[in-house]
Amino acid sequence: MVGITYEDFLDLDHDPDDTELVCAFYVEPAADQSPESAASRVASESSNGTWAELQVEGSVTDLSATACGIEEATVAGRADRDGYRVTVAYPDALFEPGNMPQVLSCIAGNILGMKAVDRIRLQDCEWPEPLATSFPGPQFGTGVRTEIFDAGDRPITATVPKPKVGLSTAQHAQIGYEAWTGGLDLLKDDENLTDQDFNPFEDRLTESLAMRDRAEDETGEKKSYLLNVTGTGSDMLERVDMAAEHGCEYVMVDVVTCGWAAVQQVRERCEHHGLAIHAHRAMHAAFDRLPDHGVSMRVVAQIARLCGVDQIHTGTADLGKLANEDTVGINEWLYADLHGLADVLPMASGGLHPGLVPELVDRCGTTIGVQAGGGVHGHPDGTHAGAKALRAAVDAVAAGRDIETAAEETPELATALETWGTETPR
Ligand SMILES: O=C(O)[C@@](O)(COP(=O)(O)O)[C@H](O)[C@H](O)COP(=O)(O)O
Ligand SMILES: [Mg+2]
Repeated sequence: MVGITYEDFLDLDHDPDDTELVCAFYVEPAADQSPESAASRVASESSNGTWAELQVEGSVTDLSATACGIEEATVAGRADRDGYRVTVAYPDALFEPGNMPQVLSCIAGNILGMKAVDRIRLQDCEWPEPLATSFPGPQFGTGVRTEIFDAGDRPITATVPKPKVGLSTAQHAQIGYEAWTGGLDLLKDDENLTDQDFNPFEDRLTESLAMRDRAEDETGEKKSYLLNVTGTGSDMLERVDMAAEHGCEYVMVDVVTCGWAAVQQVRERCEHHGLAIHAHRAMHAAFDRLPDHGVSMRVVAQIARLCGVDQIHTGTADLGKLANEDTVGINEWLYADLHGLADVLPMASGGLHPGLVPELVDRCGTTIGVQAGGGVHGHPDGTHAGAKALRAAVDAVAAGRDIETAAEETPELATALETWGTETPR
C-alpha cells in the first residue's frame, strides 16, 4: 500500500508519452495556493485523488494524472491576475475507450468548481492515438461538398427560415423552395425548432423534401436539408430513422444541449443510414465565452469531431453578430490530421449577409459552410432574391472575383450590398 496526497500528482520532469491525453488549462490559483499546489490539485481531482491522504494499492497510481507543466500566462481582461498555463498528462488507462461523457467527467468535471483555484479553463487537448481512435470521428467531414453536393471547393451555402420558429409547415417548405431555387445548397432548421404543433417534425420533413425534389429538378443541382432531430434520446433515434426513410442526407443536432452521450448514439444510428451530422452548438457560450473560466470552444470542437459530427458552427471570425473565439484556429484544427479520423466542415453563421462574404473567405478560406438567415430572408425583395444574392457572392468570391462586379450581373446582390454594405450587424 502507498499513501497518496495532492503532491504526488505533480512532476514537472514528467515527459508525457504518446498514449497520454495532454490537457492545457488556464489557472488562477486561489490566494492560499501556489501554482504548484493548484496544479497538483487539478491533476489529482481530475483523475483519482482527493483532499485527504489515501492508502492505496500501488497499481492505483497508474491511473493518476500528472501536472507536468506550469508557465505564467495571461488571458484577455485578466492581465492584473497571476495566471498560469498548467499542463496535465492523463494515462490512457484512466479512460473508458469511446466514452466521451466519462472523459469529460475527468478533464472538465469537479475541477472547474474547486476552491483551490479562482479561475480555471480547459483550453486545449492533445488527443493520443489510442484514445482518439476509440471514437468514430466523422463519416464525411469536408467531403460533404462532393459526396452530397457538386460544390467542388466552393463554400456550401445554407439558410435558416426566419422567424426562427412560428412559421407553419407550408410556409417553412415554401421558404425552402425559394432558397433552393435561388441557388442555396441547404435549408436548415433553427436550433429551437423541433416538433412543435405549429410545425410538426414529420410534416416538415416530408413537405420540405418534396420542395427539395422540385428545386433539384428545376435547378439541376443537389440540395439538402439540415433537419433538427434534437429531442430525448429515443425521440432522436426515431427522427434519424424517419429522416433516412424519407431520403434526407443530413440530420442536425444541438450537440451541447443534447449532451455527448446522445450525440454518440445519433452518430451510431447515422452510420447505419449513411447520414451526415450537422452540429449546432447552442449553449456553448455558457462555458466558453469568458477567457478565464470554463471550457474553450476549441475543446468543444475537438469533442464534436471525435464523436463524429461532419459539420459544426465555429463562428464568423468576428464578422457576425455573435462573440467568437479563434474561429480560424479552430477551423485549422478541424482540417488537420487526427490519427486518420475524418476532418470536419466548419459552418460560419450568425449575422452574415452577402457583403460580408469576401472578408469571411479572406479570413477563413473556402472550405467552410456559410449560413445566413436574416441575411437572406431580410433581403428587401424576399427570400428568393436573398438566396440569389448570397449564392452570387459566394460564387464570385470562390472564383476570385470581386462582388461589386458580380453585383452588376446579379441585381439581387446589388440590392443586398446597397441594403447592408459590409457592415457587421449588432
Ligand atoms: O439563430 C441564429 O442566430 C442563427 O440561426 C443565425 O441566424 P442569422 O443568420 O439570422 O443571424 C444561428 O443559430 C447562429 O448563427 C448560431 O450561432 P453560432 O453560429 O455562433 O453557433
Ligand atoms: Mg439559429
